[in-house]
Amino acid sequence: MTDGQRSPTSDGQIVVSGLTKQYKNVRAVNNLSFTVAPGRVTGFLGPNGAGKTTTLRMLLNLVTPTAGTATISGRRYADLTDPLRHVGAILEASSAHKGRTGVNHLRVICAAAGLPKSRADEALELVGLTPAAKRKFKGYSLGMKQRLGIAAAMLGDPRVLILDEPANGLDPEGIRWMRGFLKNLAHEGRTVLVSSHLLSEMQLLADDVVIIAAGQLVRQGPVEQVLGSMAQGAQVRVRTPQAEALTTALKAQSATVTTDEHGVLLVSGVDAPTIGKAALAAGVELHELTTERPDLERVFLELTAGKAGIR
Ligand SMILES: Nc1ncnc2c1ncn2[C@@H]1O[C@H](COP(=O)(O)OP(=O)(O)OP(=O)(O)O)[C@@H](O)[C@H]1O
Repeated sequence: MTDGQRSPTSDGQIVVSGLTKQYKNVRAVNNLSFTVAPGRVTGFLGPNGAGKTTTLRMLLNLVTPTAGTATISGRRYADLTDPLRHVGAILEASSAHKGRTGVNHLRVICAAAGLPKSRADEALELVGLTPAAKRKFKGYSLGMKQRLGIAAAMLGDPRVLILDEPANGLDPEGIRWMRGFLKNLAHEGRTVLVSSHLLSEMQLLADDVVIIAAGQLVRQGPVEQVLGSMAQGAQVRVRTPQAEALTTALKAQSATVTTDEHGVLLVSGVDAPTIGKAALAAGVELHELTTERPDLERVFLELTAGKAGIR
């Protein structure tokens, strides 16, 4: 199939199907299936050793699967006619010849990939590195190296981006920049698949998540749906000097009430207005009433509990 004949429905879509990788003693990835849609940022999450990097490496034809397939726009990476123009990837912190300038590093890649060298300047501009274009790589900070890696991934103006831990080593400003940059790429209709350990960051960045543990799929879907599917649901934090009286009143309404180590009541099964009304009716004084939605970190820990990542 040529680019012109590509099926519009599969364009930019990543499909992982029954993917398995058996190393000598470890089944790093075990019958894994998921899809990644264009126009969205998808967070690829899992504890250490869950199989994320192995999966991404199989997607990019750097590791041969034991079984199953991984395709991008309906084709295996190895079968893409012009892979750099289709897929941009960063699998580890960017490395370059120490004495080479940022712009020359990118020009070397352009030359090898048959891309015009003007793309090097455009990609540097895209990641905000133009002021450092002529500085040598050895003088780059970790954050600048990460940006250079992204610039390299963007050289072919790819419609699919695959990034393994791109926020590693970035300071808060760098992380905020990365978030805006990746969201914008998705907004342009590109497919953005990002693995990360930074769950709070993923909650801000990702539209969808794919969560794996011990090489297997645990959950996939839109972030909101995954958060909403948790049995625990929202809980309300309540501080009161009359905890016992309020607990009795809430239990009468079938609420579940537990107490944390600071004596704060954690209430589920009823919402904040219901708790406020019950407190008023019981003559109980309230010092705090806060609804806490489950966050990705809590959900992740709950979903992956007992599925030790390190194998
Ligand atoms: N080349 C290899 N040979 C043998 N075992 C390997 C190889 N590569 C990975 N593994 C094992 O496969 C499992 C999955 O590793 P992988 O690096 O894919 O996990 P990960 O989710 O990316 O982890 P982390 O978050 O720690 O980077 C681990 O148990 C790892 O030790």
